[in-house]
Amino acid sequence: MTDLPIVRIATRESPLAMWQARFVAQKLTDAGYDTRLVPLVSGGDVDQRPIDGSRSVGLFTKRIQQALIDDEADVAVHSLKDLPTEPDERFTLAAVPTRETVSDSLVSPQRYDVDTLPKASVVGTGSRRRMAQLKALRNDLDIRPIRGNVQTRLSKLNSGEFDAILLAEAGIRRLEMNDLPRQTIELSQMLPAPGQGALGIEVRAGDTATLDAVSKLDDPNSRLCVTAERTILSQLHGGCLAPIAVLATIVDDRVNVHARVLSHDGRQCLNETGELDSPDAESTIQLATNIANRLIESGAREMIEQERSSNL
Ligand SMILES: NCc1[nH]cc(CCC(=O)O)c1CC(=O)O
Repeated sequence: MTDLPIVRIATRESPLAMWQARFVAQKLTDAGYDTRLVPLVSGGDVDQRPIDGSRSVGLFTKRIQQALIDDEADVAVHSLKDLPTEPDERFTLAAVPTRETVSDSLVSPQRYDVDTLPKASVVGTGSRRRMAQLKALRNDLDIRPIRGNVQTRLSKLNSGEFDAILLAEAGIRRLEMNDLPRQTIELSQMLPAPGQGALGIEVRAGDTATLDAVSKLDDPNSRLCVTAERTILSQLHGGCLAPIAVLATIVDDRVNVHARVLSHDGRQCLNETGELDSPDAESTIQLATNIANRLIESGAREMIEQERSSNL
């Protein structure tokens, strides 16, 4: 028997989501809490149709949040890049744990990198951001949509349907697929999605007991970086599907932010950067806002709107 209540952790059933939930459970166990996993099926995992704008927002995260509202669970574990930026007063982002690597990887049996992929190779990605950046680098490639969780995508690669696929390196590492033949793509060639490689852990607003437990998992630098990235995404009215790439990093108490907006064919590409010493939440949000405003002045919102209405 224990005086502390059991912390119930909601998760999707995909292997990556289960890994993330177990990771949080282990950290809470280390801190002396009893935990229980509450696995849930979400629309995003079952639906194999190509993602379009109308069904996309919160596809992966809403079902898990619902479990908090229904008091089936106390903690929602999300991949932060899948969590919509619109604030929701019913929840508190209690922790952003130390971020995994932010890079994307090109997965192929031949370990091709972006430059050695044979001409006209068929490359699978479900992300407009990856598609647009790859097109900008290699206009000859045949980039096609691919859906499903990491395992499903790899089976489509192995069956020969694709010559290569793009995946977040963070997911590959979490799933301990260290032998997967791949090349990490240079960040100068491909910037990640806002929040890529980071987890976001939500609790019910006002649930101070769970907040106390989960906030121990927060890494202030990781939180600051994803705050900058998500601020830019939110101010561009991007949503999770827009071809927007942002990376914030902190080195020696200096934050560096690089944001990129592309057309889907990669022909138009806007870049803005900024840096700041001794960043705190307020000054970092201001820096991100300035970068977003410069992108907007260069026509970013019109580009994003055009991409939203275009069929790929
Ligand atoms: N959209 C699915 C998703 N959400 C988070 C990750 C990877 C892990 C991460 O970025 O935190 C993935 C798979 C992928 O993009 O390859």
